Amino acid sequence: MVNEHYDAAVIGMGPGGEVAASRLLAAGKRVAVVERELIGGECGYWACIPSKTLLRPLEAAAGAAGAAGLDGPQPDWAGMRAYRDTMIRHLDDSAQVEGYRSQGAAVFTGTARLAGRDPWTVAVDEHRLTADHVVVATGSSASRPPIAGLEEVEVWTNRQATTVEEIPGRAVVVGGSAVGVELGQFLARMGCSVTLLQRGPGLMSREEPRVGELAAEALRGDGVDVRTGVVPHRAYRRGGDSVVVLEDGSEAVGDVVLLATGRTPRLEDLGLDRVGVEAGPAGLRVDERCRAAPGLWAIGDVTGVALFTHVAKYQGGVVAANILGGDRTAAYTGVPRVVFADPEIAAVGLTAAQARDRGFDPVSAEVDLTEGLARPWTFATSPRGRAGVVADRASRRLLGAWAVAPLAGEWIHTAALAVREGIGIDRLRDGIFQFPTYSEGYVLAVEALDM
Ligand SMILES: Cc1cc2nc3c(=O)[nH]c(=O)nc-3n(C[C@H](O)[C@H](O)[C@H](O)COP(=O)(O)OP(=O)(O)OC[C@H]3O[C@@H](n4cnc5c(N)ncnc54)[C@H](O)[C@@H]3O)c2cc1C
Ligand SMILES: NC(=O)c1ccc[n+]([C@@H]2O[C@H](COP(=O)([O-])OP(=O)(O)OC[C@H]3O[C@@H](n4cnc5c(N)ncnc54)[C@H](O)[C@@H]3O)[C@@H](O)[C@H]2O)c1
Repeated sequence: MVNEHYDAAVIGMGPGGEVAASRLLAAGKRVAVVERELIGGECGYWACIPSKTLLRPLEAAAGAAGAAGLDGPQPDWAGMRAYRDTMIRHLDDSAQVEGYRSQGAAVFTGTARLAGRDPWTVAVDEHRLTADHVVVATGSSASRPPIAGLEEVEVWTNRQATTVEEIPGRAVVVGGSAVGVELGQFLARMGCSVTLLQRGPGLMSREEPRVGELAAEALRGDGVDVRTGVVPHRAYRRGGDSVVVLEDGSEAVGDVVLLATGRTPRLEDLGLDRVGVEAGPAGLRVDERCRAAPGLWAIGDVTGVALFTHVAKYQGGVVAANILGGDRTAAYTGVPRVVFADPEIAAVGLTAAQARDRGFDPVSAEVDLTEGLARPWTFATSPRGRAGVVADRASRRLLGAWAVAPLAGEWIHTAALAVREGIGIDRLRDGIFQFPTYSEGYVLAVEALDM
């Protein structure tokens, strides 16, 4: 039994927990970190890193096939898989554990539970530790949609999909936003026959409807059977088949059913009720300083604020600054949202409908980048790419932007900066962008606004 006191205990060492712990350690604080699986979290082993690693060679192969005078290279699954395994460290975090120990952290392996407050007490198996501050950074798990009989069929989440050894012949993907689009495209490009079932009217349900249309067009181009406006209702096994029955009675058949229907905050093992802290349906509620209760902080997916690694890392920085005596508030305007499909799908800020709901008078414009720019034509022989902007008529400020185009995940940051900093449309119209780049598309889009 260990019973030690720390300045801070960090529960969950995904990207959010890692930033908080590292900054506190660098400032000389006594820090305990608790991780029950692998330091690096979902992102490092089963989410961002393997998915981007697996998508990249397929994007490069398609890019080479579309560039003038190149014979497209063929993806080599054994090579892709081996590099994916390197990138996910063969699911081994011993170097990370040693790294944190060498920085002075006490590293506990196990599930942490809040066992008391005043002082905050954290239990990990037989260990009890107390701390002035506790940072909850426990992330999220794949949600299970209410489909009767799911337990009968071969169900995958992001975990099985990103660590896949043999590509299945057929997959039914349930859910058509970030996870469904990225992993659906990956499987399809690897030769799997993919049926994607999306409940709402379009893909990418939180983005402009146009973005969803373009995402569906891209997936259909890869042979995905995209079915929108459907409700998966029941699942059953028929021989080796995993069958999903829709509310209209039609069926989708696969070897596996991949769940891509959102995330559930990991709160169940924390014992929040024992310490009198209540969580909401989206996660552990925090104030603008990421504080859940005096001395209790929360960051990343478990807060439900915005489920991205960059947001978890940002919040980790905010919390560390506050624990170190600062008074830092988090601001979420202008957070970029990128889906690493081919072409990349990137967005920032508000959609026109969201802007209207918030009382703005939105003006939108969409441009075909292949019509007004040179870069798409120097990039590929059959180029594609579209971008859109939303501005507020009264303040003449940019409220949001999106692009479905090569490298959009890089050049969306110009718009992200403009939205975050409130740069006016007239300033943007006066901008000078490198020729020939996709970034010039902003000038086109902003000029196309009727204001
Ligand atoms: C397929 C997929 C692809 C994605 N791609 C991207 C991307 O490209 N870019 C992006 O920004 N975001 C991406 N995301 C989202 C991203 O993975 C998450 O936003 C990010 O991992 C959140 O980080 P976190 O630190 O909050 O939690 P996590 O990464 O989930 O880490 C939480 C950690 O806490 C540990 N833990 C949980 N409970 C306890 C406990 N009681 N005791 C001890 N330890 C505990 C867990 O084991 C885990 O290691 C993707 C998600 C998925 C599913
Ligand atoms: N590149 C990235 O940054 C990246 C990549 C993957 C995931 N993520 C993050 O991870 C989180 C989870 O992503 P996600 O795509 O799983 O969830 P999501 O919540 O973004 O989308 C889930 C989708 O599934 C649909 N859906 C829900 N229930 C359904 C049902 N029963 N049948 C059919 N469709 C259903 C919803 O309409 C929605 O479009 C997101 O917040 C996302 O930001 C980020």
